[in-house]
Amino acid sequence: MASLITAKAIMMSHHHVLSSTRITTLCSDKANDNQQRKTKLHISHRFFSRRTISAAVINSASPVPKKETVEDERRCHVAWTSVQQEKWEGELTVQGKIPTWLNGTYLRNGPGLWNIGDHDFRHLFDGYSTLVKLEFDDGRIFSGHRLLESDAYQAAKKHKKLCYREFSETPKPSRSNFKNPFSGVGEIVKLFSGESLTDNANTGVIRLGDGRVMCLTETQKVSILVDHDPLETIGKFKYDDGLCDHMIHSAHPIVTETEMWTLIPDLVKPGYRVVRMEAGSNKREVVGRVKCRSGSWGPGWVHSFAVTENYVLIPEMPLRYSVRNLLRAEPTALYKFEWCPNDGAFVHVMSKLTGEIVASVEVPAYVTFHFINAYEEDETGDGKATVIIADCCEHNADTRILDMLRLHTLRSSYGDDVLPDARIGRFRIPLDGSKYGKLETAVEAEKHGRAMDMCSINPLYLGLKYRYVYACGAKRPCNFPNALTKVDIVEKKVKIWHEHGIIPSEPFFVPRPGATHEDDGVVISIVSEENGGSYAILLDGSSFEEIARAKFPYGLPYGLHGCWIPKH
Ligand SMILES: CC(=O)/C=C/C=C(C)/C=C/C1=C(C)CCCC1(C)C
Ligand SMILES: CC(/C=C/C=O)=C\C=C\C=O
Ligand SMILES: [Fe+2]
Repeated sequence: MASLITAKAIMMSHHHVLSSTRITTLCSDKANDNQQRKTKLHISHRFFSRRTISAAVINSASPVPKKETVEDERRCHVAWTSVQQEKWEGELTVQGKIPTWLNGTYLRNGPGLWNIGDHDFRHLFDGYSTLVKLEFDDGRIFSGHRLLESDAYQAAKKHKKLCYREFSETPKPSRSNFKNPFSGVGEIVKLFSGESLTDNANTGVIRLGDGRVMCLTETQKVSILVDHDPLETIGKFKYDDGLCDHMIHSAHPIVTETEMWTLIPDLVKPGYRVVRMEAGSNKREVVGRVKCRSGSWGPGWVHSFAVTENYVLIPEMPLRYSVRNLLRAEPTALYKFEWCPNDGAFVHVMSKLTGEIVASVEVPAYVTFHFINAYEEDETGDGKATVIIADCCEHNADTRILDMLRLHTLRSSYGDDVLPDARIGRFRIPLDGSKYGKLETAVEAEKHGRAMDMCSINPLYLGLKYRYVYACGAKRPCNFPNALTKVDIVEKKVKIWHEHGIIPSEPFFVPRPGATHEDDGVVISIVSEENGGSYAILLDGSSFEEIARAKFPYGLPYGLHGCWIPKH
């Protein structure tokens, strides 16, 4: 028996890609062309649990049925509900007017499938990568989503169980290994060789200077190349440099038209390699190495970092990788990490040119996933940088945010005001050999609802003095950022865009070609709605007012980061 949802409103065809709306059932390997041509979504029982199937009905853009029980009242928001089909493509009906200069594709990555059979994943970051695209073409939007064909996802489909280590999930040992006293050693080897690690590249998607589009996460054994038109997995991106012996890298490389910078933490001799890759190459070169200053066993977690024109900033957070926690089958509240505030918090600054460390300062304890931007400032006016300013989405040195992203918490606390406070944390790092740096609040956090994450800036201001931050903020009460914000960090003013019951993903800024103002452009976000629907929203980068929206014929879950692929 299969549940059916009618995909409404999407009958128009994409002139060069589609002859009709294309829908493919998740894991329905027998789905034939005939089935694909029907504008209906078949939900297969072979892979999805019954719970998911009932959620599928909620996922359609129909009103939520009458609430009867407490559990119903706390109905799972579509933001935390797995996608119901492996792929879909079609044209969206646009309300409002898309600027004629906006031609290209916004591609968003994120975990969108959180169960295999009857097994529900634990954490937001565990889900299988799901790409969503919005192709802007002369005022029209052609859209779609698709599960990324990583080895981890393909193995899960085939064996109907978890086969690789995800962020918080570890595959169960096989029966034969259960009683084997040496199996623990085998597991350690498989972990450190990367064999058991996931390649589920569910975090970021970047467009390299040479045009290749790559999905990635924090495990670096492999990243995955994708095409956006049609949306599909092309194959593996393998680095050609031997640096993959190290299990992990930052999930957010910094990419320009000519190069890519990233950090590779060293779990054995705590420190970080700073590496650079030329556009067109698969070979990263080590520019320099920095040793951790704290006495802890593991390096600080680096989800992201920052660059200025001449320097790379390497954060050393007190939230550190823990080899002990890495080896545990069941995660702690801090997952693979541990909190070591007594060992100090640091920021290191490396010259891009020489790889030398030009500053290494102790700073107040901090917790951040995302750096916003950094720049050099000449405070004496003699033409030489004296200080580096670096901004990040800072969670008030409170590690609870990591466990708040547990799916059960996100699903069950909807409507409760339980989101821990966050702010724009501004580091001041003197370049005169001082021992200490400062960390202050850039803009009063109350102005953006004490939530701050999933940020973007005008990419033309990367590493330069800048003024505007776009990010997710909050209209309290909430258990997750539920508003889009534009923060003017110079005037310390905040604009908020919010509608009741929404969970928007990262507001992504696209500059208008030829613009002379930093905020001249549009902001794109994909919004999951309380009634189970979802839509793409376009805000004016300057006024922060809505200029257009386009509804999807079904609900999309929350997603993480995106990139812009211009049309040539
Ligand atoms: C989605 C996101 O923001 C972060 C994802 C992080 C992942 C998938 C991390 C995975 C890891 C393992 C599978 C084992 C080694 C440690 C660690 C990098 C945390
Ligand atoms: C979604 C998120 C934090 C939200 C907190 O308010 C962090 C995501 C990190 C990974 O990319
Ligand atoms: Fe991230």
